[in-house]
Amino acid sequence: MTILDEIIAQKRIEVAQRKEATPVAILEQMPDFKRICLSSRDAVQDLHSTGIIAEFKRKSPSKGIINDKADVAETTQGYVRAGAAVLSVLTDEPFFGGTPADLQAARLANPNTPILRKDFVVDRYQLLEAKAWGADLVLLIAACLTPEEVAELSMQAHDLSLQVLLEVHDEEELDRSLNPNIDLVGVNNRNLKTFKTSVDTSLRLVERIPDTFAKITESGLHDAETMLTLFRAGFDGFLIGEAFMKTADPAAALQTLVTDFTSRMLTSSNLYNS
Ligand SMILES: O=P(O)(O)OC[C@@H](O)[C@@H](O)c1c[nH]c2ccccc12
Repeated sequence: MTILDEIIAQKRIEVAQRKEATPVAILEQMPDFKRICLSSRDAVQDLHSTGIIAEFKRKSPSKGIINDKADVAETTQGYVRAGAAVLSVLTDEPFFGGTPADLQAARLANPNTPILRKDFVVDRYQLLEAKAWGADLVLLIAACLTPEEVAELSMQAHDLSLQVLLEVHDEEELDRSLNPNIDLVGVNNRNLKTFKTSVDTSLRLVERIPDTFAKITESGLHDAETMLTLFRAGFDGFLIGEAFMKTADPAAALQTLVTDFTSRMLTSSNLYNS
């Protein structure tokens, strides 16, 4: 059994328990938190600033504890001040140490920034939760969903005005899972079986992603030079967690990376122009 199988098995139990505790009808009656906080947030639009999707992640199955001290409101506000275009908040507790309360706290602290609910979605119920907790986007992971499930869940997400980030790790997952209700396609550089990360995965797959989707490169990113290479290859956005969270001041780490990335962009565009 791979770690992904283990996470999904646990997730199905968890969702069934939460459905018992809070029936669908109650979630469906929740006020539209997103609309209360702000009107039009469009994650795809917002990516055009720094393109950084900054993640709040306390621990992971591959790294163990990354940061158990950071406060979610303070860290996410710091991320936004430092230039994050979008926030990603883990809500999986057993494997990643995240909670629904983390997402709600991030929402309240950052009314104007798009937020991704980072979890393993296997059921429409989790989309209703994401909406009720104030998320703007949800992640769908091709590795643990059939193409039919991806199609169904992405349509349901759109019905709830949630944008969809589809995560893929290889050509086969990409080709079988794309559908018009997907907004962003993320290439996970981390192999979920071996936990090794390689940006070659992103560089290999980028050409295959149609231009109608925003293209995101995910995981294992920590330096501006690599980001520049990925940007030139066609990526619009970068999903980064550990490189920030493992430091004592995650927002400062993001700021440093943004400064470095921007100056490299300027230097390289001057070189191109001269
Ligand atoms: O911390 P990193 O290596 O910068 O990676 C962030 C993000 O891509 C990673 O947390 C992630 C990508 N896909 C996921 C699916 C579930 C949980 C976590 C993830």
